[in-house]
Amino acid sequence: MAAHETHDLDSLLDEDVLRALSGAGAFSVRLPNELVALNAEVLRWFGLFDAQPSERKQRHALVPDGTGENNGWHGPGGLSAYNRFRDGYIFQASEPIWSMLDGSAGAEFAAAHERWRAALHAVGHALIARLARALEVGADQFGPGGRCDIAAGAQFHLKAIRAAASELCAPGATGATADGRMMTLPAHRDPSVLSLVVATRPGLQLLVEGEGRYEDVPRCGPDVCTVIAGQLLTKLTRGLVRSPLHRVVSEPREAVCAERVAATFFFQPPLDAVLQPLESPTMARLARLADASPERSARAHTKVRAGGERGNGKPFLPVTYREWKHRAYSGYYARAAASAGAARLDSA
Ligand SMILES: O=C(O)CCC(=O)C(=O)O
Ligand SMILES: [Fe+2]
Repeated sequence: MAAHETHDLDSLLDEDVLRALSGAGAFSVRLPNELVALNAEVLRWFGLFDAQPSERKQRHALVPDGTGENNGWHGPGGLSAYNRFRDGYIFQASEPIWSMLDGSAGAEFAAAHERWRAALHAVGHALIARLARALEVGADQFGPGGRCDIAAGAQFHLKAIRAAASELCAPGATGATADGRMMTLPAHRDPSVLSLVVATRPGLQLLVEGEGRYEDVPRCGPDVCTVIAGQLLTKLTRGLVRSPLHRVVSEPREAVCAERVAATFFFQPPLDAVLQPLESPTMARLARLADASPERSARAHTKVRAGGERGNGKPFLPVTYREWKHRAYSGYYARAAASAGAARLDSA
């Protein structure tokens, strides 16, 4: 299995993106100074929001409506089981960011997040354009205003992971890793085209396929961003791109595990985009390569990967993103609807 690569965003080549995403399914990029500054700024705003008492945060609570498209804050355990140890806020690509702090700070909070979101959308567009060029499948479809514009249905999450050590280590607690750390975000694949993660502390791990073990993503901080391929990209490329299983682990300290903040962008197309496998002579050549030399080809893994046409034998027929999302999120919808019901009962 290919090792996790780290590149400079400015000098990343089309082939680098193809190699990394069809190998490990993820890689990290060192960011230019202006992006580092925007990350640091938005993490500082998150800290200011986060430091408020939870009654204040509650005023900005999201109201789940079952569509999976939410804006606003949720407390620990909100929305889905994935948030057992996480709280923070979510915004959709097309929605204005709320002024979530009192006074003039509210407007600055919103403006800083909007600048940051625009800059990260540009990074997502640049990355998918590189992959599309390497596959010769036409980059414009994924770009701004394209029929499969990956920022059109995007959302970002800014969330803190924290847990009392007593809860992590309670008798019967599941999720201890071999080295004594605890799983604070269970293993999953992202239901996105691409995801970008900026995290303040280590803890993100990727499954090393074929070896059954997880490996730490080597770098974190506002100067680096981890790029993870999502299940949609695996589908669109018929399994040439891998969407790796990943999780987050935390070290229990004396009383609480060290708090970790992560900003995650999930890039997703517009709801009415028709998704179908990408076709090109290059795609066909790479597929033949993968099929012909499973042991030697770096892309041999694609044959056994879940989620692609090669992976599970199920053809990926044209489908709208709306339909795909509905299926992918169905379990999530049920949990979101249940928590919405509870919130309404509480406030009645
Ligand atoms: O917190 C992280 O590093 C990753 C978060 C993640 O994988 C997710 O929210 O899907
Ligand atoms: Fe994820």
